[in-house]
Amino acid sequence: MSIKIENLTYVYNPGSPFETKALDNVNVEIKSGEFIGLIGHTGSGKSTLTQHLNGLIKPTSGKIIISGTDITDKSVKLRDVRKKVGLVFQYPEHQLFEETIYKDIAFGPLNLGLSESEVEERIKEAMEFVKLSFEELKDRSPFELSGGQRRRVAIAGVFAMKPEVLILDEPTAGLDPRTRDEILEEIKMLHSQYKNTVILVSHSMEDIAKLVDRIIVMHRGKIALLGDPREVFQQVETLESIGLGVPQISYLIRALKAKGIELREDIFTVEEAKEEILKWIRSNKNA
Ligand SMILES: Nc1ncnc2c1ncn2[C@@H]1O[C@H](COP(=O)(O)OP(=O)(O)OP(=O)(O)O)[C@@H](O)[C@H]1O
Repeated sequence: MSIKIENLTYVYNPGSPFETKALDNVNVEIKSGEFIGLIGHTGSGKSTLTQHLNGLIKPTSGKIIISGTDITDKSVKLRDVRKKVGLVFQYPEHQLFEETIYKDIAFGPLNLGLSESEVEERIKEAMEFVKLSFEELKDRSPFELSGGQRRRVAIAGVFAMKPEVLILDEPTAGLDPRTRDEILEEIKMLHSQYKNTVILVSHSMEDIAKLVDRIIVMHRGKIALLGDPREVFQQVETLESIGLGVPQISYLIRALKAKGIELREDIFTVEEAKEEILKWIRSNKNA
């Protein structure tokens, strides 16, 4: 599903002393099947933007057109929007409430009106995606699990709805590095398999650099940068001026350049850097 955001502005508490313009005339188009990384400092407007996409927040002004339908239009039923646009909130495990993992994951698919057997299939598939054993865990309480496993149950609940647009707001916040990498990999696999449109909100450039087609950088309610990761990471000055670092590897490439070692500047993974450095060593040995 494609998403077109037109002149989107949102003001919290308008007219009060606490008035905050969280989004300021945002315009962006996301193609169907794109994997987008949404990045920005705390308070830059990321959550406010994503919450507009499933109708949780109504714009102060502007439009959100999903697959040709303006979801801000009064005639559009939000129930229908939420069937297609799945949102994984920050710390989603805080919203687990059923007594078993099965029931928790079943909640969304049951609301879609699927039969019991279809729901069970969806649960099995979603649990497989997030690497939780269906047989071992289905009847256990989510509260007996570790923090990382609870996060996986919460994510599986949204995966099980097979949303055409999947939005994940900081899905790896507060997790250990290994669980973080695994969950990001699972999201990537889901996207490769279903070709759904994915928007992944993150504070971390490193986390999203390897995964996404394009990055949107937000700053003070506006889009500060938009492009593929290579384009965005080359804007080191702009990123630093808004308080966001580039991946550590970009700094290494710059430091090597200062020492006369010229490598491609659009490298942002350790693997690519290793390859380029080895190439440079080989060509300089032969020189
Ligand atoms: N419920 C609210 N009431 C009033 N102001 C709010 C509310 N939620 C967010 N804001 C303000 O709106 C602005 C954007 O906040 P938002 O939560 O969208 O940013 P964010 O980029 O998602 O931040 P974080 O990375 O910390 O989640 C901030 O100035 C924030 O203080």
